[in-house]
Amino acid sequence: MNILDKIVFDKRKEVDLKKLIIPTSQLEASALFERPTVSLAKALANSSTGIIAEHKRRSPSKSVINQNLNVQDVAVGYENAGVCGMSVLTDGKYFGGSMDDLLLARAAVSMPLLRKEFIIDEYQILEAKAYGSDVILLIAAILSREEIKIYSEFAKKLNLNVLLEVHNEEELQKSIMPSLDMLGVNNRNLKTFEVSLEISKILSTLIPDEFVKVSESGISSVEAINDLKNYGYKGFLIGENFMKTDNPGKSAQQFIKALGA
Ligand SMILES: O=P(O)(O)OC[C@@H](O)[C@@H](O)c1c[nH]c2ccccc12
Repeated sequence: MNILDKIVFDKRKEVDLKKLIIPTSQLEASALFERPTVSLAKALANSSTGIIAEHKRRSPSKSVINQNLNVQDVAVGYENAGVCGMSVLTDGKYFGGSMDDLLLARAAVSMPLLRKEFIIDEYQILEAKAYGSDVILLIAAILSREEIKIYSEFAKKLNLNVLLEVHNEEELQKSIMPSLDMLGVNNRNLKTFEVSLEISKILSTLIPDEFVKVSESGISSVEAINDLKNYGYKGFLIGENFMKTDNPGKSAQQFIKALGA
C-alpha cells in the first residue's frame, strides 16, 4: 500500500465511526449550517496576489512542520496579511489537524475557509459545512468520475465551493465537469511526495478557461508565482513555507508585499 492508500483506508474507518457518534441530522442542526458561505473562487478571480495560506502542523512527507502555534493566531495573521483564503488541514492521524481547528479558525476570521481533507463520503461534506467551511477539496487520485460528480453536486447544493485536485493528465481528463469551481494542480505526487512545479505548467493548457486555476504545494518564492501566473494560475496554495516560521501571518504578509501586487 502506498501512503495515499493507507490514508484512505484509515479514513473510511474514521468516517464510519464518526457517523455512529454524530448523526447527519445533528450536523444539519448545527448553527453554522445556516451560515451564508463566501466564495474562494470569486476572491481569487478578483485578486492580484491569489494566496491561499494553509494551516499544517505536520505531514507524512515532512513530519513535524510546526506544533507550537495557535490556529486562531495563525488564521488572524493570515487574514491580516491579506490572503484570499485559508486552508485548514482537518486530518488528525497524518497531518495533526482536527475539526476543532476548522471551527476555531471560523470563529476567528471571516475570509473563505477550505476544509483540507481526504473526502471519500458525503458525510464529510456535511461536516465541513457544519464546522464553518466555505470550500471543500476533492482529490481525483482517490475518487472515480462518478464520485466526483456526486460529491461536487452535493457540495454545490450546500453552497460550498469545490476545489478539485489533480496531479496528472488522466486525473484531469476524468474530472472536468461543470459542478467544479476551481481546478488545482498538486505539484506534489501524494504517492511518492516528489515535488515539481513543472506539473502545473504542463497541465495548465489542458484546463478549460471557465475554471479558476490553482497551483498547490512546493511554492516558496515570489518568482515561482510570477512564473505560474504566465500559465494562467490565479490561486497559489502555500503551507510549509509559512508554517515553518514562528509567525506564519507575518511571513505571509512579507511574501505578499514582495509580490508587489
Ligand atoms: O506545504 P506546501 O508544500 O506549500 O503544500 C500545501 C498544500 O498544497 C498541501 O498541503 C496539499 C495539497 N494537496 C493536499 C491534499 C492533502 C493534504 C495536503 C495537501
